[in-house]
Amino acid sequence: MKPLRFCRQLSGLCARDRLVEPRALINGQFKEFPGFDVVNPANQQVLAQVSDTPLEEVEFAVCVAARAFDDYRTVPVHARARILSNWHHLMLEHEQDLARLVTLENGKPLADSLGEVRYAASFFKWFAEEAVRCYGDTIPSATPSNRMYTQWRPVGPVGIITPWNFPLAMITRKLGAALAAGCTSVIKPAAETPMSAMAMAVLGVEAGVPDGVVNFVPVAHSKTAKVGELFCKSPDLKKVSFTGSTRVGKLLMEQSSSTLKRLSMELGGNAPFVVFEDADLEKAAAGFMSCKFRSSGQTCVCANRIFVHDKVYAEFVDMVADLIDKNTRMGPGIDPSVTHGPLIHENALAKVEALVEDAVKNGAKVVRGGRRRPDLGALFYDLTLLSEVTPNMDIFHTEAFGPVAPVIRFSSEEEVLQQANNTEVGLAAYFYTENNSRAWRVAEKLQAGMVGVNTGLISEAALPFGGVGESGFGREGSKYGLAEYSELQTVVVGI
Ligand SMILES: NC(=O)c1ccc[n+]([C@@H]2O[C@H](COP(=O)([O-])OP(=O)(O)OC[C@H]3O[C@@H](n4cnc5c(N)ncnc54)[C@H](O)[C@@H]3O)[C@@H](O)[C@H]2O)c1
Ligand SMILES: O=CCCC(=O)O
Repeated sequence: MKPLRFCRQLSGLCARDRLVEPRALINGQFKEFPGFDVVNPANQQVLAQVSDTPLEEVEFAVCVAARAFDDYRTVPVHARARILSNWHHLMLEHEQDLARLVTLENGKPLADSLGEVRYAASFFKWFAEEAVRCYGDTIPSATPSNRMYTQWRPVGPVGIITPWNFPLAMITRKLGAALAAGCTSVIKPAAETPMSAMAMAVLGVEAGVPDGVVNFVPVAHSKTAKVGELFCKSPDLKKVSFTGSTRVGKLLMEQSSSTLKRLSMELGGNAPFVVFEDADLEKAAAGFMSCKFRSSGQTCVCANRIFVHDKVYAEFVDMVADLIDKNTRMGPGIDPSVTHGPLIHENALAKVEALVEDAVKNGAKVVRGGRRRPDLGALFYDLTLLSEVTPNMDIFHTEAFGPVAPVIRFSSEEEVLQQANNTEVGLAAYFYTENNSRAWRVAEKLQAGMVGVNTGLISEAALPFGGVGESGFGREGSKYGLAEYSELQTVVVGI
């Protein structure tokens, strides 16, 4: 077997080179297999080769997680909390190295990557604290000689599948809850971003995760669907937790029917961002910039359709154009002065390009951007502001997952609510108003799992994260997150 290789960008990346780990982690052992290429989206150079875990080894990892569950389920919650707390501290201790890895393989700017490392680590802290508070109930029984109580039991071994856009945080949001609840796991990170995941694996071993309790199995794109099927159909895994597209979420749900598996589905979004005529426009424009363009538009809670009241439409569009001109700089994320990086791959870029072309063909106006930036690299697309967008355009109905902001006019609250809710995927929604009763009223009427009122940034560990409709089900983080990895057991005692 040829040894796995790294490019120069990775050597010397970390104070301790072993954070750059190309091997799978199964049963506490790092195992090397022939590798697949991980590419830097900023320049298309191969960063490293990472082990492409063979399917029989993925199956083995599932068996290992099932076997480890017998012991791990009995580990006292305080000990589980200590492991999570150690892992949290180790992530913060290595935050600069982790951030560089995220930037190199995902493309997001260093400041955003550092924010992600801290956000990701916060889920371990949160669930270390939640682990020791998973209370049950005592219930009065109708039978005088019976006593009843409930307790939370771990679901069992869990299969975890995560996307590339938050290569650390989408893992920790699931894994933190799973470990706290007493579940073991097998994690398949996205093929675009396995290096960040494997760096976490290294820190997990150091944090004291017992052998076999957390297994990481990176695989190349070509094997991804097979691993998904294996997870869903395995009788040993009692739950699959997935973050990614609605298309793949539906497929996994179908495949899980034979085992009636517990599922958590964090899927696509199509967030409305509404600016009412009574909004504080400066606040709205600033909130919009981070809500829409964070990670070059590649977050599931990014604003996707921007509704602006007729009376403030022109002013708001001008303000945003001005902020794009003055406050943004596109380029390779590893340059600390860069605010916006490339898209993840050519498909993502082609999708954005097609949406812009369709909108322009149907009457939208390009206020800023609207083109590729080959001068910066093959995967760069300008931050793009489109005005006069209407519901007959593809972009109105499609999650762009890229740096394009379609701005739509509206003239009444009733009309905008109808349009904002005109989507199958209700993940996040945002609106700006200075009218207090409107704030309460509109928040209640928006069909979305999460609503931001006068803010464009909502994410934190304490937030119950999740959507409605085809955006999936289940809530991650928050005081509800632990229940997703637990079963409520009732005990009846005859006395
Ligand atoms: N709701 C959330 O919390 C959330 C968070 C991040 C991203 N997302 C969504 O994810 C999408 C963007 O990510 P993407 O395009 O990489 O999603 P994707 O569904 O293509 O990929 C996500 C993960 O699923 C894996 N995968 C792909 N096909 C699979 C299959 N057939 N079986 C099993 N696994 C498979 C990928 O390797 C990756 O690990 C967007 O729709 C975005 O809104 C949602
Ligand atoms: O992209 C999805 C997750 C984004 C977040 O947690 O804020």
